[in-house]
Amino acid sequence: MALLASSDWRVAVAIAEIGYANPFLPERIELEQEALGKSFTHSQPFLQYRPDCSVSDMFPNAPALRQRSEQLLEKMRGKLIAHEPATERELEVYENLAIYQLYARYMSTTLDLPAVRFRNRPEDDILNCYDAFAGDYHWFLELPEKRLPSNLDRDVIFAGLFQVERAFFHIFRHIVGASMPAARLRAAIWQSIFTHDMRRYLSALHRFMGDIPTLITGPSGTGKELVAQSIAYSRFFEFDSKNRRFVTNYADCFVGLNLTAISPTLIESELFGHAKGAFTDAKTERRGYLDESECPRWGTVFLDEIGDLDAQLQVKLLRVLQSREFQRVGDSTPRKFVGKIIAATNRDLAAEMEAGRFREDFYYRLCADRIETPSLRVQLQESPEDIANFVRFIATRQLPELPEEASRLTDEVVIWVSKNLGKDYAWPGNIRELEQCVRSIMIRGNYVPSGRKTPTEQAPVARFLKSVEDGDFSRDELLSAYFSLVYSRSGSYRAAGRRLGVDWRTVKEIVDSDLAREFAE
Ligand SMILES: Nc1ncnc2c1ncn2[C@@H]1O[C@H](COP(=O)(O)OP(=O)(O)OP(=O)(O)O)[C@@H](O)[C@H]1O
Repeated sequence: MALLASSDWRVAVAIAEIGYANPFLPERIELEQEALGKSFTHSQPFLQYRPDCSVSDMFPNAPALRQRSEQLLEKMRGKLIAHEPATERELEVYENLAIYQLYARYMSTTLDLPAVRFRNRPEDDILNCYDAFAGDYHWFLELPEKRLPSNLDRDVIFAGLFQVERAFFHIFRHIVGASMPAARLRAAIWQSIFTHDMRRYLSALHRFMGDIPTLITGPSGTGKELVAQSIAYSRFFEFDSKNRRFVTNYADCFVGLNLTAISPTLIESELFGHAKGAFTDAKTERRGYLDESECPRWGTVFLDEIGDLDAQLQVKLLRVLQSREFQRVGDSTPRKFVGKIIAATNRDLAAEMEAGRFREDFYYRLCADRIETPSLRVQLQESPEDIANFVRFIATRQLPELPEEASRLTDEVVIWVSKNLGKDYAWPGNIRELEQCVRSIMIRGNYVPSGRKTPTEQAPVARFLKSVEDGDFSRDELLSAYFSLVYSRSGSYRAAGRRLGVDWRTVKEIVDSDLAREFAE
């Protein structure tokens, strides 16, 4: 006899999958639909943060899934306790359902995580939920005379649940965008943290993920540093259940270094440290960012602009990636780097390797886990209305205490951009440029892209075309501007008359000679 009837079993399998699925891919929503059938509420094709929506609008199916998983779990547990026989697959689904249920019970739904959740102080109520959690763990996962397939350790699950919560917060709240490239970026970050197999991650891999560097590539201003922070802040931190603390305060585990902002000699001593007297200014010894005291096991060093790194330093860093060893400048003692490296560049590394500026062996040590950030243009091509989402996100961050002002600013910017830059504007500076645009419109009511002229300074032909597009001309103005344009291109009233199919005297009468001169320049 099976533990569940076939209709319940299908639901249990789907919910068990949800617990381990990548939450940012459309498959996750499909699983929710499969689990809830007719009671499923349609909202978005994939999960995305919408500052204008409530939590319950963004996750409309969460309460029903939690309730359903609880019912199924209790049903299965009752039979297992009564020693009814169960297959390995049934035990696996039961275990996964239990983990889903724990997650649903203990994950914060406020989406305001860092403020309340991660001060990491034993007196914070939030960590005291460990006792309740331990009670639930015992109830669901420590069954008398039954060993569950992956038999995950209680503290690992607790730490894992908090890690999922942190990762979800950092990806969901910070990486905005309703296009498929934005969804794929969120999913790729999730995978970089948890791999594609969450079960294997929780049972074994979480201890080793720091050994694998991550390489983030993409155009400037597309969020490479943001992605690096999301990964670093979402790493697995062990939970010390005796002292009710995580091993670290998560805000202390990220160090970013822009390699183009420091000279090669300084980079070396910043990264590796130096001995006293190693060079003229080395009055005392100094620990580098790779030192264990600066970057412990759960820490991350972010190397921005890795494509610009000097060849000698590439060799030294390659050694760190290969053997985790380094030496301070002026000191031969071998030291160990124990944290994680994330590197980023906006250069085309294939071209850099071809030109001999970037070492192949260094590249291949970096590229196993690679994430590409999409340009704003690519995102807007697929989802033009996303400009409003990005602007709303930026305006809300700019005016956090003033939601109505932020909303007004959003409308103002969206209208301004559509009128003055148009939907084909390429946003060469990507989201960073859009941020400048929002601020500039807030301050000056206007934004001038670098290398571009303001609308009033635009080339006369572009201004003419824009006015046509906006429908700004009266009939006579349009006629005069168009006659002036044709006259400026034809060189004489007679030639313009032939082109326009009117007498040359009519052309002369209608042409605005100042405008014709501007068109001719
Ligand atoms: N997908 C995104 N969602 C929300 N904000 C974003 C996104 N991408 C970038 N930003 C914002 O744009 C700004 C620039 O991002 P960031 O510095 O991470 O870009 P970058 O790719 O590292 O740039 P560079 O190559 O110049 O170092 C930041 O303020 C960041 O918060």
